[in-house]
Amino acid sequence: MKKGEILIFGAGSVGSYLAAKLALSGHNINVIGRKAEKIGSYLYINDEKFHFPTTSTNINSQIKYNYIFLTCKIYDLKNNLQHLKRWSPKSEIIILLQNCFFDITEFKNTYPQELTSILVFDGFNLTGNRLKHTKGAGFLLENTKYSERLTQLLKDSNIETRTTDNMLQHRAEKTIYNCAINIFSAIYSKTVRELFANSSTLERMKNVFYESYEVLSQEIDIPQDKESLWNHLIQFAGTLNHYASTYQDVRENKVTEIAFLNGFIIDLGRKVGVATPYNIEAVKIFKKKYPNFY
Ligand SMILES: NC(=O)C1=CN([C@@H]2O[C@H](COP(=O)(O)OP(=O)(O)OC[C@H]3O[C@@H](n4cnc5c(N)ncnc54)[C@H](OP(=O)(O)O)[C@@H]3O)[C@@H](O)[C@H]2O)C=CC1
Ligand SMILES: CC(C)(CO)C(=O)C(=O)O
Repeated sequence: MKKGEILIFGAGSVGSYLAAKLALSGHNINVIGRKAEKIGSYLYINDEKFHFPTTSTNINSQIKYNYIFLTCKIYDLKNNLQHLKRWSPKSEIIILLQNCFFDITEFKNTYPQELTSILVFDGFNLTGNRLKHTKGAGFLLENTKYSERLTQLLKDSNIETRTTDNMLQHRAEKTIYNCAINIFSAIYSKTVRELFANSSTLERMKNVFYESYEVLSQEIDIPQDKESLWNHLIQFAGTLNHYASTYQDVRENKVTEIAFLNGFIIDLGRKVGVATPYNIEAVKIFKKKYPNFY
């Protein structure tokens, strides 16, 4: 494949993985990210040593990027897109990797660059220059005119992907998964596997899961019923030895995405007339334990 210019913008746990892997196939990789800045020349992914590309603090507006991976948290997304619009208007494709339920057509109408998105079903946890990668259900790409190129780009770096014609539906399902997992990983300081192995946390997760399903299915057509979707979650995440990104955030004294997950479900529930007592209770416990990180 022709070597390209790639920017990983907002690099932390997920972004540093992409940066190190994409660098393997000889592309020019630029990295911007406060966590990535601390990595240095080598990143160890599950103890395997990878060269880590140089990081910078600003976008180089002289470069025409072929791909920009925007790997920041959802709450930084708008600002970072504005920044890209100002400093890198010539870039070809911007790829959004955020969790949470949002419709990227909102951004598509506002930003001049082509946007697409990828959903991440693996777990990543960066500490210093060590990254723990826990395999789940991999990377899911939106099927667009770019997906073939993107699939090849990632495949050349040994990252296997799948594609979907219905990203919004999968985004809704992933939001339901994250509502059931992330908040409890932070509340109980447990890995996903530990949450599933404990009957009382399992019950709480299932209640939040079903409730979030009831709310989101008012907005989006979700073909699977909630029982099958729950079984699917158990299949891909039941044994994940991974602290959810939300737990990683509270450990680092950082704001989490809970307002865009369970908080979003509570607000949408009000709008569509579906009660959300389990999400409300979970958020209450979360806020009590972490008053500054909602
Ligand atoms: N980690 C995981 O296992 C998974 C994460 N995801 C999703 O992927 C997305 C990214 O998650 P994750 O990698 O964990 O997040 P991280 O917080 O680890 O990484 C994002 C990094 O971007 C930095 N950043 C944001 N904007 C800028 C900027 N303008 N300039 C410099 N640095 C910037 C942040 O800085 P600072 O640290 O100061 O905030 C942070 O270091 C989230 O939406 C998450 O839900 C999805 C699946 C799995
Ligand atoms: C739980 C997990 C790994 C599911 O992919 C996730 O999305 C996260 O940690 O935020």
